[in-house]
Amino acid sequence: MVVLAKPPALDQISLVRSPEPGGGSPFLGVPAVDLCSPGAALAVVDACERFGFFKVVNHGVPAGVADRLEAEAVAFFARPQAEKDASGPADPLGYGSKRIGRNGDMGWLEYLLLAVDQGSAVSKASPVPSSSLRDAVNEYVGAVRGVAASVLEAVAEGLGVAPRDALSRMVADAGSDQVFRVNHYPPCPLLQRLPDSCSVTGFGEHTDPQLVSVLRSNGTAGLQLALRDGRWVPVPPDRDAFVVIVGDSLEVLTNGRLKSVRHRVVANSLKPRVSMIYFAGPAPAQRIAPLPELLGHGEQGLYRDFTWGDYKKAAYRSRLGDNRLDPFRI
Ligand SMILES: C=C1C[C@]23C[C@@]1(O)CC[C@H]2[C@@]12CC[C@H](O)[C@@](C)(C(=O)O1)[C@H]2[C@@H]3C(=O)O
Ligand SMILES: O=C(O)CCC(=O)C(=O)O
Ligand SMILES: [Fe+2]
Repeated sequence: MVVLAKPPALDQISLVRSPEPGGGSPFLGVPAVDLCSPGAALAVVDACERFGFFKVVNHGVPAGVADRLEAEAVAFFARPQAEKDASGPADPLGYGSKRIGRNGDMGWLEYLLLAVDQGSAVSKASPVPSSSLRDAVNEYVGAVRGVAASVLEAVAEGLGVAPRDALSRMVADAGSDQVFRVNHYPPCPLLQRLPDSCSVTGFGEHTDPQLVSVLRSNGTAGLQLALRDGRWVPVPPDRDAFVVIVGDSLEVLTNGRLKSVRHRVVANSLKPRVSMIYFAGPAPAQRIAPLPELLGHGEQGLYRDFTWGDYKKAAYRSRLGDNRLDPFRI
């Protein structure tokens, strides 16, 4: 009999059981949108309605900008543990290892979570380990927030909401709550001793609370998204594209026409995964309520009135996998 001795670090990290060996075959149907192409607005809305995610191709962000940040992040995560701990523990900002949030969620990863200010620079409140990493994050976020703004403009246009910046300005407004995260999932050798139908949780399943998230990863697989029928599918990694994920706030602003999408990351046995995610959130006082254009005559919104500040507070009291919108539904 083979006894699997689990290293203590894994004790509290749940295993994901996939019905298909290896977690299913890569999903080849990820919609790809060139935001500059004619018809982009309708393509974005179609993808968000059908899947809650899509990838942006031909985005114009120079590869060097992402590569430089990735190299800085890899160098930081390779530093001695004590040096990394000096930028933590994440509460919620800063360096975190295995613990996600404040309520007991664990994953096979380490990360840096940083707040971004109006000038798209890392805010003073965020502990950044080095000035070269800070510069690389600032350059990257400056570029990627433009992608998020174009996506939100495409959503407004595709849904017939005027003005075109009705959504994007929520993120551009003074005091908006933009967050940046870089995740490092080290290889997890234990996986080689687990049955094929098991994976180790890198980042547990959840929806993102903001309007949209813009994700870029290195060439290592691991991201999975839940299709509308509940099936989990692996998203093939693509260093040259951004994956856009619809968040809870956009679901509410569109009165449920676009729905946030559950996603998770599973650990890889051999290769490290590095992902960089920009979360486009509004100012704390921003009312999150269905846009009037999206309500038919006399139609009621599906959610009770709340502000981003209310929602964020509730999110930080929740567990990762909770359905955070449920308490806000009428
Ligand atoms: C368990 C948690 C971590 C999280 C805050 C929360 O209480 C629930 C939402 C989580 C999430 C998911 C998307 C982003 O990665 C994140 C930064 C966010 O805004 O909401 C994380 C939060 C976190 O890691 O602190
Ligand atoms: O690391 C990834 O690929 C996704 C992480 C994620 O979903 C998150 O940080 O909210
Ligand atoms: Fe996420």
